[in-house]
Amino acid sequence: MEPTPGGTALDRTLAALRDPYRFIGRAVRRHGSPVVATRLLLAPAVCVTGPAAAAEFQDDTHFTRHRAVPPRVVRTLFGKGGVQGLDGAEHRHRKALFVDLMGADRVAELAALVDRELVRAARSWPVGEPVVLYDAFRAVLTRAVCAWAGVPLPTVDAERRTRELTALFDGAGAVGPRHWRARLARRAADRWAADVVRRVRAGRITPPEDTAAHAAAWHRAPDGALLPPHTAGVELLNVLRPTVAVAVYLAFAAHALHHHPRCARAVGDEAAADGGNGTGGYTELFAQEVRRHYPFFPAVAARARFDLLFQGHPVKRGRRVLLDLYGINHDPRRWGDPEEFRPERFAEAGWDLYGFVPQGAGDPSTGHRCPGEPITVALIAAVARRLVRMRYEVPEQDDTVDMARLPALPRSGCVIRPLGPPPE
Ligand code: HEM
Repeated sequence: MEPTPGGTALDRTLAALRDPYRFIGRAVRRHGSPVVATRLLLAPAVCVTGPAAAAEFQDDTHFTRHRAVPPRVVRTLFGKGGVQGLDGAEHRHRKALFVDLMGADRVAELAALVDRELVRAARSWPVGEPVVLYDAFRAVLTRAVCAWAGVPLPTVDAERRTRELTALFDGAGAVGPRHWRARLARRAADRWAADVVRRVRAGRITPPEDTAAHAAAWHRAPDGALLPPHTAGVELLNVLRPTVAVAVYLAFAAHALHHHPRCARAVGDEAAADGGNGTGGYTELFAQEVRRHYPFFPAVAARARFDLLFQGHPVKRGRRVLLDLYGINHDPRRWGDPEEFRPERFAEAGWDLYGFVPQGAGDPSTGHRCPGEPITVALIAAVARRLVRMRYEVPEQDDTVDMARLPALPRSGCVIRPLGPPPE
C-alpha cells in the first residue's frame, strides 16, 4: 500500500475556484500520481484522474453517490431526491426512466424541433443588429424541449422559464448573487414541475406516452408506488434543465466554426450534400470534438463506502473522491495535441467509456454517466449544420473562454450580425 500523495493541511477551495477545470490536473502533475489527497470546502478529499481511475470510480460497491456533492449543488443543479443521489438497484430502476426517452427517432425529433425554433428565432433578428448566440440558444432550447417533453409552455411564460432553467445550471457553481438566483430558481422550477406532474396525473394534460412529462408522472418506484410529485418534478427537470444547458456547447460550436474555417467548410459541404438533414459523418465528429475540447463539467463526485485502496492508495471511509473529467479529455497520452481542435481524431481512434468523459464515465444505463449524450451530440450537429448555412458576420469581440467561470463560456457569449434571413 502506497501513502496517498498530497497534503490535507491547507484548504485548496480558493485555488479550485480560480481554475476549476485544471485544478486536479495540476495537483496530479505536481505530485506525480493519479491519486492525490487534498482539502476542499474545509474537508479532506481525494482527486483522481485517468481512464483506470474512471473505471474504478464507477464501482458502486465501493463508492456511493449519497451526499457526494455539497448541499449547494443539490439545492440548485440537482434538486432533492433525484437520480443523481441514488445507488445500486434503486438507481438503475430510476435511470431507466431517462434511458428509455433516448430512442433514435425521439432524439431526431428534438433535433428537428430545435432547428425549427432556431430558424423561427433567426427570422426575427434585424439584419445588421448584434445577436448574442448563447442567449438566443437558451430561449430556442427551452421552447423546443418543453414541446418535446410534453410540458405546456404558454408564450407569456417562455422568458421566465428560460431564465429559471438557465439559473439552475449557470449559478450552481457560482459564488454570490448568481448562486442565490439559482436557489430561488430551483424553488420556482420545483413548484412548476411538480404542478405539471399533478396535472398529468389528474388528466388535465395528456402528454403522449413517449414524452418526459408522461414518463416522470407515471414512473413507479420498485415497490410499485408513484413518485411523490416533488420527486417526479425533479426528474422532469432533469430532462428540461440539461437540455437547455446544451446552449453552452452550442455557443462553443459557434466559437469553433468561427475559429476553424476548415471545420466550418467541411460541415457546410456535408450540409449542402444532404440538405442539412443528415446524421453521422463529419458533423458528428465535429460535435464530439466540441464536447472533448471545450470545458463544461470539471469533475464528478462520490464517497468511499469503507476504508479502501484506490489504485493502490488508501482512501478512508466517507471520503469525497473527485474524478477529473476535463483532465481525462485533455490527457496527452490518450489525445495527441489535446489543446488542438481536430474533429478527425474521432474518426482515427474512436472513443471509449473511460477515456472520453465529457458527461461522466462508464455505461449510462448501469452507472451514473449522463443519459443525455445522444441528445447533446444530435443538437450540436443540427445547430452546426444550421449555422453554416446562415449568413452572418462576426464582429470584433472578446470571445476568449473564461476558464474561471462555472460553466466556462466564451466571454462575449458569441455575438453575430445577421446579413439576411436564414434559409429554409
Ligand atoms: C450540456 C450537455 C450535458 C452535459 C455537459 C452533461 C453532463 C453530465 C454529467 C457530468 C453527469 C454526471 C455523471 C456522473 O455523475 O458520473 C450527468 C448526469 C446526468 N445527465 Fe447530463 N449532461 C448534459 C446533457 C444532458 C441531457 C440533454 C440530459 C437529458 C435530456 C441529461 C440528463 C442527465 C441525467 C438525468 C443525469 C443523472 C444520471 C445519473 O445520476 O445516473 N444530461 N450529465
